[in-house]
Amino acid sequence: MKLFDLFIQRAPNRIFLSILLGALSGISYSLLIPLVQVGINSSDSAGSGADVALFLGFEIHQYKLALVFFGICLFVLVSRSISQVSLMRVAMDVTTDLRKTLYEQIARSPIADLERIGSSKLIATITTDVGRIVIGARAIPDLLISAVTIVGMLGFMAYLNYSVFVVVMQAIVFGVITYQVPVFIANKYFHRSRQRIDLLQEAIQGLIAGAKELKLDADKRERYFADVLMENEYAVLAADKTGNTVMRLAANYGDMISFFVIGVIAYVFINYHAITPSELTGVVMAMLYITTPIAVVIGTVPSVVMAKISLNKVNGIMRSIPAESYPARRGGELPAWTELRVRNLCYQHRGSKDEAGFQVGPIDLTIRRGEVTFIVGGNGSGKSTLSKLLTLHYAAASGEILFGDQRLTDENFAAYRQRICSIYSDYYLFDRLLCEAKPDEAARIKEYMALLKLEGKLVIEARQFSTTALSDGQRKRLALLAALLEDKDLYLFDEWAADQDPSFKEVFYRRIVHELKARGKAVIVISHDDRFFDEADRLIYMDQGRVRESVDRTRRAPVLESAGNTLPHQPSNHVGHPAPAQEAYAIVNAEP
Ligand SMILES: Nc1ncnc2c1ncn2[C@@H]1O[C@H](COP(=O)(O)OP(=O)(O)OP(=O)(O)O)[C@@H](O)[C@H]1O
Repeated sequence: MKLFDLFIQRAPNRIFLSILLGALSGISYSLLIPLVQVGINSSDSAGSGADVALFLGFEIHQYKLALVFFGICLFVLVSRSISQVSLMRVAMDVTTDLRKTLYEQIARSPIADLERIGSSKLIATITTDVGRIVIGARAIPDLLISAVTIVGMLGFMAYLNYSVFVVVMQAIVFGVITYQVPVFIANKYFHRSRQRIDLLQEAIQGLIAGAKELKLDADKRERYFADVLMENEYAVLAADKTGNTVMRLAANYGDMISFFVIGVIAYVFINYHAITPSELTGVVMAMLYITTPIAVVIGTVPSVVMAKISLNKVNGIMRSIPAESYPARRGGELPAWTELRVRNLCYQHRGSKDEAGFQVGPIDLTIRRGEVTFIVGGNGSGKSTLSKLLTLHYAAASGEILFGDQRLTDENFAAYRQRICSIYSDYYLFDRLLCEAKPDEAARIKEYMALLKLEGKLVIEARQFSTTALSDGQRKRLALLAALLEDKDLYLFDEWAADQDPSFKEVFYRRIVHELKARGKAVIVISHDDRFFDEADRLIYMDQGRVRESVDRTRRAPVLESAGNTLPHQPSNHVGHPAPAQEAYAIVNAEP
């Protein structure tokens, strides 16, 4: 993706028109000085009274020329404005487009890649880079208009006196070449500053997310400020200061080149070449005239340089998060499934430089609808990793997943994923219901609000939560409410009950889980609550990324295909089953 391509792709016709008008305005702009010169020269040579007209009581000499002059002024005003406004508006559209592309890319990127990159880099790209790209790209029309003006004026000089033109060109070539040196140096510093912005963003997140820890300990806070936050802040500042200083000096140097040339022509050149006073005046006027376009060209270089750096960053991010290979949208209807079978499933986390990543698998297991499966095991045994494979968040390196008889493929991936609902321990609570609305939703909300004791804490109006500023337990109950309103085939809860008080643990394990089971859902619960292991139909013990033991504790319950509304509490039909759970868990759960 190139800087200007972004614009051309967005609105080719408008861009073409803007460039055309910009170029015409530049050409017209460069005609003004020759016109003034012609006017001055002809009023010198013509006798008084020639070509005079009255306008609003004012005498206008050379009125035809004056008419052309003011006509061109008007044309420059209009064409320049249309060119700039149109490009500015396209630039705004491009900003939104670019952000949208990034949002879509993030939404389409595999969870493992998002976990690897982290939110800081992504936020820095969306907030910093997109803005810089657009500022840089927006400078392009001015650059164009100024460049055309400079070319026009050089043409005028060539017409006036070719020798002067050669001197000016030599000066410009020298200026352009020498100007590249500071640009190169500044580029390096801007690049360095941009690298640090990612770390700074991460440090700012730490400042906000870790505010509680930092507030309690002044030494800790100061250390964090000095060693992390301000270290990055000052690094960005230092690099930006140097980059901008070099650029500023270069800009001043560039500005003065015109005057050096004027000086050389006025004091040196005239001693060696024949040039008439009117030619000299014309050349000096032209040189003075192009100081502004030169300043514009030089002034826009830093923003174009920054935009290029940012564009590289965006391209890098885009390349590093490849989109998932399967279509994002669900396909047609899927055959109903009763069993989710996993065969030889393997997954490996990305490791560090020195160590291989944690491996889960090979794993074989079966999850059934109308059954409750508990995945248990010690910390770091691979429960969450396995569950993310089951909820199709991680793509397995090998092995297969079958929904009923249908193998999971790229074609049906999105459709099966659509049938899954999960609440992970790092869940995000949206401020509204985003699931498809059902006719009985209001009644079910009322019922769940009462069951989860959320009444009086918030109201849900027009599917929007009046607040999400709740206790941790309440927030998780609200997330559960939103999940229960959905109608999915598979529900996964990763330590959902960990921060619930005993009464809500009871509600969750003994009621909600069974209610989902009675609705024919496959329910997977990751849990350390060994007190409730006897609620499981199937217990899967994880240890070091492998299923150490799988205990089937059920008479097969019939799968209820039609998902009814909230069913009355189904008392656990496993109570009283012999439960080897506690002892086995105690062994498995012992951290090494
Ligand atoms: N995003 C990740 N990138 C790299 N390695 C990871 C990642 N997530 C987890 N791991 C590694 O995988 C191992 C298993 O982690 P996982 O979260 O699956 O364990 P768990 O059984 O759910 O643990 P806990 O009970 O503490 O939640 C860990 O030892 C960790 O080092």
